[in-house]
Amino acid sequence: MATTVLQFSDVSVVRDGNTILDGVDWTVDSDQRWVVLGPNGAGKTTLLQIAAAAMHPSSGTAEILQETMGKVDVFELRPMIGFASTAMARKVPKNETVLDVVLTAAYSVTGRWNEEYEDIDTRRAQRVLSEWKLDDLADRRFGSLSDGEQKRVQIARAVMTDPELLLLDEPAASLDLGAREELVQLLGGYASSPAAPAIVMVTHHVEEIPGGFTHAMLLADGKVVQAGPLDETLTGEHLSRAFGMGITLEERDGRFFARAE
Ligand SMILES: Nc1ncnc2c1ncn2[C@@H]1O[C@H](COP(=O)(O)OP(=O)(O)OP(=O)(O)O)[C@@H](O)[C@H]1O
Repeated sequence: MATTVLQFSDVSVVRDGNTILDGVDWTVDSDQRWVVLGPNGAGKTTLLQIAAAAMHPSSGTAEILQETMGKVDVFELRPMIGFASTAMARKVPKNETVLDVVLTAAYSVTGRWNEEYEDIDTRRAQRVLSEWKLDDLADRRFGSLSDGEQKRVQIARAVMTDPELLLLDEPAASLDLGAREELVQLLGGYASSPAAPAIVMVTHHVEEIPGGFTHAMLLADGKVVQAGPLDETLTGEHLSRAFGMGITLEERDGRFFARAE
């Protein structure tokens, strides 16, 4: 049975007098995979930061995995949340091997130090590497990988701990067409599995929405423009409102394509 993994009630974030998120109400269940879209500066990354228990709302309540932010030790919560972002990738030592980048997730650290790894962790890391088509790269240095390979390693690291909630901040940003399509396919396969956790993915492009995604939130100026099941939410009309320009949306074989009217 599905459980609620995120419950935001009237969440606002104010920084330096700027309202970055403004009265966001949002519920994410364990069997849902969400895409969050919106113009630059809409507040998407800030929304993910709260979902990751990395930031507190200025007002309102954020319940994450049924614990209320402000009333829970975030260090207990964070191991249950997988988070892949460019900011996380920057913390990974460039000379770390791919296997170690993924393996160290089991201990919530970046950079291998003196941890003793159990065989079971190593076996799981190898299985995760295989799922994300990285088995041939296990011994390569993270810094020597292509952008596309590095993105897959970030996601493999994020799923290594078998999280209850997976957060992806622009996983396909900066990828070439081939690498993007490979990632979208892998993500689609992962998202379609009933065993996958709840997923929230921030992206700038509807073309990057993988199959298996069920819900969408459109955010603009810190406010929810529209949110709900993907087929009802992702429409030309709603995208036009979120981006402040006429946008035509096409759907083909479960993938989306958008252009200005
Ligand atoms: N600590 C801060 N202090 C002041 N303003 C901030 C702070 N953090 C973010 N902002 C501002 O809040 C707004 C939302 O930022 P956020 O990164 O969440 O948006 P975004 O939708 O992810 O944007 P993008 O698509 O460009 O990545 C931006 O205008 C940003 O400059």
